[in-house]
Parts: sequence; C-alpha cells; structure tokens
Amino acid sequence: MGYVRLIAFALIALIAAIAADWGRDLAYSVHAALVMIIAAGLFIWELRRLDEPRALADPNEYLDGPIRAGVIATAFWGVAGFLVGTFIAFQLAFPELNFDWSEGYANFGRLRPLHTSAVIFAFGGNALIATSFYVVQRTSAARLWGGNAGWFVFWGYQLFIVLAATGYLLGATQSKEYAEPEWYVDIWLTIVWVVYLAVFLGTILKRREKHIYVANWFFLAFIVTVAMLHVVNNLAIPVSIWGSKSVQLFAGVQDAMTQWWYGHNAVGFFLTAGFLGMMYYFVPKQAGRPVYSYKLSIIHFWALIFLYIWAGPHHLHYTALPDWASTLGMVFSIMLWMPSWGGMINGLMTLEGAWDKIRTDPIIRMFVASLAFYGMSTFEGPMMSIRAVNSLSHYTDWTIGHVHSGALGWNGLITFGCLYFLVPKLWGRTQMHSMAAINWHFWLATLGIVLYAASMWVTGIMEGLMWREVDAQGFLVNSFADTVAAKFPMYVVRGLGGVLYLSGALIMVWNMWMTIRSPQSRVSAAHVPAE
Ligand code: HEM
Ligand code: HEM
Ligand SMILES: [Cu+2]
Repeated sequence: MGYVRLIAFALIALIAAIAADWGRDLAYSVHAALVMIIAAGLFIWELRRLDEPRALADPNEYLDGPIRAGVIATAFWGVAGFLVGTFIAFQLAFPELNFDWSEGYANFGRLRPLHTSAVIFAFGGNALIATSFYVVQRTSAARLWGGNAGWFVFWGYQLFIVLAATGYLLGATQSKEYAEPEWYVDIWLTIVWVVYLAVFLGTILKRREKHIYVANWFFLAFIVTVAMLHVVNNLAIPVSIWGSKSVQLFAGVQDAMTQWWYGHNAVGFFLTAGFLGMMYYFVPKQAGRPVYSYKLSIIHFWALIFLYIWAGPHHLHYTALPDWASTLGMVFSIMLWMPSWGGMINGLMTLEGAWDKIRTDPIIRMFVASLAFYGMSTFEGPMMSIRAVNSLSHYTDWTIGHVHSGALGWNGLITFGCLYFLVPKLWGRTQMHSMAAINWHFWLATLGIVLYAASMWVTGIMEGLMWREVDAQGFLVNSFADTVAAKFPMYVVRGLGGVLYLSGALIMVWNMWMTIRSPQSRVSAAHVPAE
C-alpha cells in the first residue's frame, strides 16, 4: 500500500511539473507548481515512514483529529475573511486604497470574491465539516467511517481553498458569483466532496443508535444538495487542459438561471440547512434541554428543502427570464418564510425552562442572537423577493445589508458559539479560558452587525429612491455619481462595523489559544452513546 502511494505521489508531482511548464496562464502554472511541491512533499513524507510500524487506531475512540484541525482552520479563515471584508469595505469608502502598485492583484474586483469565498467556503465550510464530523460521531456512537478519510477531507478542502483564493488574485475566474473557481479546482472539490459524503454516510450506516438524530438529516441534505448544485453549475469545457480558462456549457438566460438556482441554494443548503444541523445539536447541548419539538423539526425540514429549490428566480426579476419563472420564484420565496421560522422557533423554544441562561451564559446568548438574526433575514428575504419591492432593492446596498445580517448574525454567531462549545471539549478542558472575553466578543460582534446592517439599509433605500426620482418633466433628478457621493458616510460606518466584528473574532482567537495552551489533563474520548 505504501509503495502504491509512493508511485502515485511521484506521478502527480511529475505531471504537475509538466503542467507548470506548459501552463498557458499564470494562475494555472502557479497552481501546478503548488501541486507539484505538495506531491513531492508527500512523497518524501511517505518514504520516510515506509517501514515504520503503523499504530492501529482504537475503534472505540472518536476520530477527533480532523475536528480539532477544522476548529483551528475555521478561526483562521474567519479572521482572514473578516480582514479582507473590512479592507474592501474601506476600499469602497476610500478608493485610494486600490493602490497603484497592487493593481491587477489586490484591487476591489479581485479581493471581493476572495472575501466571499473566504467567509462562506473557508470559514463556513470548515465550521460545517468540523461540526458535522463531531455531531455524526456523537449521535451515532461510532467512530468516523473510512479510517483516515476524514483527514483527506480536511486537507483536501484546505487545498481547494488555497487554489480558489490564489486563483482569484492571479486572475483565474469563471465569473459566476460564489462559483468563481475554474474547472480543475471544481473537479478537485468534487472529489473531496464525494469522500466527505462517503465518510458522513458511512458513519451513519454503522451507527449504534437506532435513530438518525435530526441534526444529521440537515447535514446530509446540505452535503448531497451542494454536490448536485456544484456539479451542474460548473459544467464547462476547458479551452485547453494546460490552461485555466473554460467555456460554460449553458448560455444566456439559461446560464443565468442555472447560476442563481445554484446561488440561492448555496444560501439554502450551505448557509442554512448545514447551519441548522449545527443548531439542532449545539443549542440543546449548551442549554441542557431537549429539542422543543421533533414533529416541527421533521415538518420544517421537508418543507424547507422542498421550497428552497424553486426560489432561485427571485435573483432574476426584470431580466430576460420569462415572467412566469420570476413569479414562481417569488411565490416559493414567500412560502419559504414559514419553514424558516419553524427552524427559528424550534431553536428558540428549546430554551423553554432555561431562559435565564441568556443572562448567565454568553454562549447561549450567542445562539439566541444568531437565531434572531436568522429569523430577521428570512423575513427580509421573502419581502425582497416580491417583484415590486425588488425593483427598489435590487442593485442597491439593501441586498448587501440583507446578506450580512444573515451571514454575520446567523452564520457568524452560531459558529462562534459552536467553537466556544467545542474547544474545551476537544482539548479536554473544563471550559474556555475567559468567560468575560466571550462576553466582549458577543457585544463587539453584535454592535458590528448593527452598524453594518443599519448603514446598508439606509444607503440601500436611499440610493434606490434617488435612482428613480424624476422631476415634473419626467427627467431623472440624480446622476449615478450623485448617489455614490451620498453614500460615503454610510460606507465609513459599515467599515467601522467590520472593525468591531473583526476585533471580536481576534478576542476569540486569543481565548482559544489560551484555552488550548493551558495545562490540564486530557479527558478520554471513548464512545458515549447518543451524547
Ligand atoms: C468583518 C466582517 C465583514 C465585512 C466588513 C464585510 C464586508 C463586505 C463588503 C464590503 C462586501 C462588498 C459589498 C459590495 O460589493 O457592495 C461584501 C460582500 C459579501 N460578503 Fe461580506 N463582510 C464581512 C463578513 C462576511 C461574512 C461573515 C460573510 C458570510 C458568512 C460575508 C458574505 C458576503 C457575501 C455573500 C457578499 C456578496 C454579497 C452580494 O453580492 O450581494 N461577509 N462583504
Ligand atoms: C426565506 C429565506 C430567504 C429569502 C426568500 C431570501 C431572498 C433573497 C432575495 C430576494 C435577495 C435579493 C436578490 C436580488 O435582488 O438580487 C437575496 C439576496 C441574498 N441573500 Fe437572501 N433570502 C433568504 C435568506 C437568506 C439568508 C438566511 C442568507 C444568509 C445566510 C441569505 C443570503 C443572501 C445572499 C448572499 C444574497 C445576495 C446574492 C447576490 O450575490 O446577489 N439570504 N435573498
Ligand atoms: Cu435567493
């Protein structure tokens, strides 16, 4: 087995070396060189441990290594993504920050996809992979399936992130929002994702608990649907296998519809279903209370996944898309309000009998605030999907405000709560190093979100109204530049919101570091059924 791997690594290094040499563009050559270095490194590593005896893993212990790594990666990419977000926020306020010397690499246009991918896929994705591996093992009372495949998923996913991020800076993009990576990065992600699905499903199949806990339903829906979305939206033909450029299979409005079917369900399954999986395990655990209603969880699960899939056309109102399709998207979006609030209610009501914890437990407070923002953005979304409302909100900062109340509030806060839950558990500590620091994090993050969302609602509605303002003769009153100038103060406020949010995350990193570093005895990780 060791020799097979040696040969494989050698072959990959060789092919990558040729690809780096023949590469037709910079991003492709740099990526090939990177793959070559990694494969060569793995070759040497494999060679050096060839005749070392392999310690057999104890099948009665959970595989927590990839989860610990995932927790650290989540915090790391979170800070990186928030930092880029804050920087591009200031670039919009102060265009001089698009420096001449970094033009073509670090201007707004290149950094924006870096931000969105870093926060959604690197921060959110690592959080989802780590928590799903944690939850599926505990609720199945079984070790992660597939030996070290969990490690492959972790490292394979980090490689995907690095290829995507460096690709954007070097100019490789297929120009589809949230699906910017080019064809070979997409293929790599597909491989990693299929292994992820296998590890997750394998663990569920060998479970020693009769029931599949509801959190796993949500995680599974997330993994399966993202696989489907990713493959269909990335159907493309490379111009050459020695270059990064590719041509999309679909064209025109069909391509746009495929893209927003993908984009909207990235929200629905990546940023919602997966995170609801987190919610269903960590909120009851931290509150010490059972889930409010299993019946509700099943009803809102099926309603959510059935309705989300149809709502994509609300991103394409007033376009070449036929009216009926846009109406369909609008109707399904409005219906989506109900299952969304079903999830929020189930999470919040789990605290029944433990409401006092909002005052005493900063982690619970994060979960509750997160659910409140989830409720808020899933009320705002259906409203924005109404054609008449969308004619005002579309193209404005209102959309950006909507995005970030969901992303910073719901996804961000729930992830922080989970990290605070996981770090002491995974490193065998009784609790986080500083509870006061969690409190600080909570307030900095919340204030940051409020500044962000409030400023975007103000500029968004303002610019929407300015664009449509006409005088008595029917002429437009404002030029586009007028609206940009009017937005300046609000852009500064948004940037400050980012600074606050980022500072909170830095405090979390310090707190995690202090907790992991502190000398305490390790607790064993043996199976506890249905923990
Ligand atoms: C410190 C925190 C953050 C700041 C300051 C920030 C800032 C920004 C800025 C300035 C933009 C570009 C807006 C524009 O083009 O007008 C943006 C876009 C975006 N950000 Fe963030 N961001 C932050 C955190 C996050 C997080 C945590 C997520 C997701 C989990 C996120 C997801 C997005 C998305 C999806 C977009 C694209 C929105 C669209 O195209 O409608 N951001 N962000
Ligand atoms: C019932 C739930 C939701 C509905 C019906 C909904 C609906 C909408 C609508 C109508 C838009 C504006 C489209 C446009 O004018 O271009 C939008 C944009 C967006 N929403 Fe939501 N939303 C929902 C929940 C969420 C949540 C919870 C999040 C984040 C966690 C989110 C993230 C986004 C993002 C990232 C965009 C910007 C897409 C772009 O780049 O243009 N949405 N949503
Ligand atoms: Cu949508």
